[in-house]
Amino acid sequence: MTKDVCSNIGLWLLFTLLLSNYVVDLEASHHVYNRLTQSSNTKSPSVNQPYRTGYHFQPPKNWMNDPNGPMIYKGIYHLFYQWNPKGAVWGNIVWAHSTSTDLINWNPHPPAIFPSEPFDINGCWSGSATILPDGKPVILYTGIDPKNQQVQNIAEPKNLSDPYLVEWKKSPLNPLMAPDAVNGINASSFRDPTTAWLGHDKKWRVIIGSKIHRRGLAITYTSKDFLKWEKSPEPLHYDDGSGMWECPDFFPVTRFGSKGVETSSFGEPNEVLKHVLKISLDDTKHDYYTIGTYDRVGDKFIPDKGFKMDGTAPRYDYGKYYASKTFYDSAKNRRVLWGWTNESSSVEDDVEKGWSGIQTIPRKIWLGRSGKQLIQWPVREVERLRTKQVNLRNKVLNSRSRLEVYGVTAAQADVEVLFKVRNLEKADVIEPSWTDPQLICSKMNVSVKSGLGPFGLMVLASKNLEEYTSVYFRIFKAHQNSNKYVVVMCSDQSRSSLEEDNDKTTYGAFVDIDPRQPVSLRALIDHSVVESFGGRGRACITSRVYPKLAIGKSSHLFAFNYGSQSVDVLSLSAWSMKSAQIS
Ligand SMILES: OC[C@H]1O[C@@](CO)(OC[C@@]2(O[C@H]3O[C@H](CO)[C@@H](O)[C@H](O)[C@H]3O)O[C@H](CO)[C@@H](O)[C@@H]2O)[C@@H](O)[C@@H]1O
Repeated sequence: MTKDVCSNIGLWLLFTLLLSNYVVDLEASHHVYNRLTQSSNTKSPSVNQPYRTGYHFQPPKNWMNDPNGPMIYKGIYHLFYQWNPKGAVWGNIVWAHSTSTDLINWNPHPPAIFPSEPFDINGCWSGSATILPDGKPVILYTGIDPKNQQVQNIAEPKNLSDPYLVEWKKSPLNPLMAPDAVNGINASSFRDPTTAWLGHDKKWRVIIGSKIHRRGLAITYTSKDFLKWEKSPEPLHYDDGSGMWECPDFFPVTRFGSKGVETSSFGEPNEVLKHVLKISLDDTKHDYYTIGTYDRVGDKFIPDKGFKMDGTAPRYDYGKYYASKTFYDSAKNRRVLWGWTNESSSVEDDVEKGWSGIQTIPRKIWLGRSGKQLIQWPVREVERLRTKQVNLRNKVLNSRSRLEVYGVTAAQADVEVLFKVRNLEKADVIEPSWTDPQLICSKMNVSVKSGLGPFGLMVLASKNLEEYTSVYFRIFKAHQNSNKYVVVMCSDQSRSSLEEDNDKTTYGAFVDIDPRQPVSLRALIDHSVVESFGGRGRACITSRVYPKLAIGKSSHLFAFNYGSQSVDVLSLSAWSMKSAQIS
């Protein structure tokens, strides 16, 4: 925490005292929630649930979407999330709540925030937590009022000595920010406040996602006391044409190194900071980020050259991944990213299985050495679930060959592999028009042989390969006679299940690596989710699959090479993964 932040503690103690005199006691409202859940006709998950995850976070039942207000308080990690207490489809949204000491094993608590007052009676939508300078957490969230207008509210813990922060109370001053005729805010597109940060003038800032016509924007509000908020005349940033910006996130990263930076920090002396703006584009349902500079005086975000905050910006994840949110983990001095992955199955199947939505494994996130891209890696704590390990070293994968990895629970595994590509001169030249990696991957599916590739992993595969999900690379020359290469990573779900109804879209990403060096791939496999990390976290692809045959013990794992040239597996380590304690 910076000196600037610390100097405000006195002010905050005073403010906290004032605020605590003005809170709505919600104890009485818990019965409303109980009634809501008891009247539900939700189908409880049956024992036969092959697609429930073993170590990815998911609630015991029902619909889940965005991660909300992740934070650490008194050594306990908190995850709130958008949850429907009444069923496996979106609706009746409350803030469900779980806590953890390691970001992997979770204990559930009653929903922390649920509709109870006019300012949120039609829904408690996404928002973020801010740790105030005195250490007290507060939550800003979007409430849906009786006119279905989106407004911003504050909630604070009822008992600060409870590290689990089980009960929350809402301010009677709510809503703190609301659309009106003067501010001209679009009342149906004004949601998802970020973690707030302290500015150069000791005022708090927060941004809220919005749109006006086709202009997507991040509206800035400022406040001296966190209660009275004033809309800034100009947004932090905007883009004409990208549509609604949902779930914005705005945070500093250090230019060199992987340590995290607290959201209000101005950096250490001589430390260079950059800022990241992330938006979740409602139109495409993908999360995009831009690296740039934060002009603190003008309250403007200026993207670095080559970046534009729209659907052309880089993505956190090139598969299914949305409404993500980071928090600064003061215990481990890192920034941690949470993201929601929805189902690829039909709504009928979701209702049948009684649940929908998972959270990906939390990822440490930092700025890469180039300064041009973010790197993500599953938090180290997930490695504590690794049990039986299988290692392969220096194996040659000849053209059109496969290598089965025996001895691990292939349906619930963590795999890390290092490939070394031979004969780079045999790479095909990429077509100049091939600028969309997803298109390259779907046009050239896993059965299409090219100069170099496809090579990678086949996961959640049935014995005779009636079903498999392939995660693989192809390497192209950037131009004829060039020694520059383009590496494409694909996740092909087209053969993942004999079931016809699932969305089996193939995903693709460019990986900014030099293939003269070993090419790395890590896959977190967990029954119906495959989280893949190429080039040590330079490209991430998450997919959802629902095999009919390749389930449980009938699931297999292979390394493969279907390209025209041999590829070496320098090393492959695979671990069976224990289940996490989640519900
Ligand atoms: O739960 C509300 C929060 O979720 C967000 C971002 O995910 O907005 C979602 C949104 O609804 C659409 O997305 C749902 C899943 O996220 C989907 O199932 C639903 O059918 C969609 O309409 O919520 C509102 C109301 O529907 C819509 O405007 C959004 O796109 C986030 O922005 C909300 O705070």
